[in-house]
Amino acid sequence: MNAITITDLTKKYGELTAVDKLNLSVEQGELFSLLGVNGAGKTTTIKMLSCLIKPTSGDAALLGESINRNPQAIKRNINISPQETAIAPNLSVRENLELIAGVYGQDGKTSKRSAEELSKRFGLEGVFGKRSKKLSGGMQRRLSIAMALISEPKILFLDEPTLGLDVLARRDLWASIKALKGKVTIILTTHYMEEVEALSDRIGVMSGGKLLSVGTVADLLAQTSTNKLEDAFVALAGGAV
Ligand SMILES: Nc1ncnc2c1ncn2[C@@H]1O[C@H](COP(=O)(O)OP(=O)(O)OP(=O)(O)O)[C@@H](O)[C@H]1O
Repeated sequence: MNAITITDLTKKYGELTAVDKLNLSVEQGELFSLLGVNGAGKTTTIKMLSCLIKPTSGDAALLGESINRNPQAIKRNINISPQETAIAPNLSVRENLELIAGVYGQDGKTSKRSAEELSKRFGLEGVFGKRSKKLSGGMQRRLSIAMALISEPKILFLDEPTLGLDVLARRDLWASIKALKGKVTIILTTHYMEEVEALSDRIGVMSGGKLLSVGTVADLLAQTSTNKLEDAFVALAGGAV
């Protein structure tokens, strides 16, 4: 069954068409990466799918519910780790996790257990009592994803999860994301080709609000007659194919 079915999804800001008649299906448990240059429409797509903004036209069904007709039902099944992390800087790791657990209706005891369990899964036990603003960028990103998982979403949106991280922190985070594969449907945006290759089942290349191509890494290489994903991306996004 498809986790996400997108039909002619469009977002206009005045004269600008940020997302232009997007059509796409994503299977349950799939990790789908959206690749595109700055301004291609990736974040706008994620914001519409996670019901943060309304489409101008078109629709998407997430686990069978329409983003136009039933955003409340969708919000129970999804979560997002946004580009600008959702962490409260003056709260500790534990307090951030427990706060979010409380927002999702968990009682004190369950919140405590969720916070401990997620901090273990994301290697945050060593900084559990530390104020979040004092964490490294990599640790903050991990906390942001751990917070997004508190509600046990079936679909998770990761908007540039490793932006600005060093190579080691990025690889650590990849391991955490890989551990979610197959269990949670993930839509990820990134500018890092290596990240796409390491994590994705399939990739969509966006430019000017349009989805230019969808497939596995091998599909995109074959389509562009290239042998590196970066070359395939340049060929697609640059309009050579
Ligand atoms: N609230 C807004 N009002 C007006 N224009 C907007 C708004 N949000 C986004 N845009 C425009 O829509 C287009 C798509 O932006 P979007 O943020 O979706 O791109 P992106 O692919 O996520 O880029 P990046 O890789 O830089 O994050 C851009 O031209 C952007 O300037």
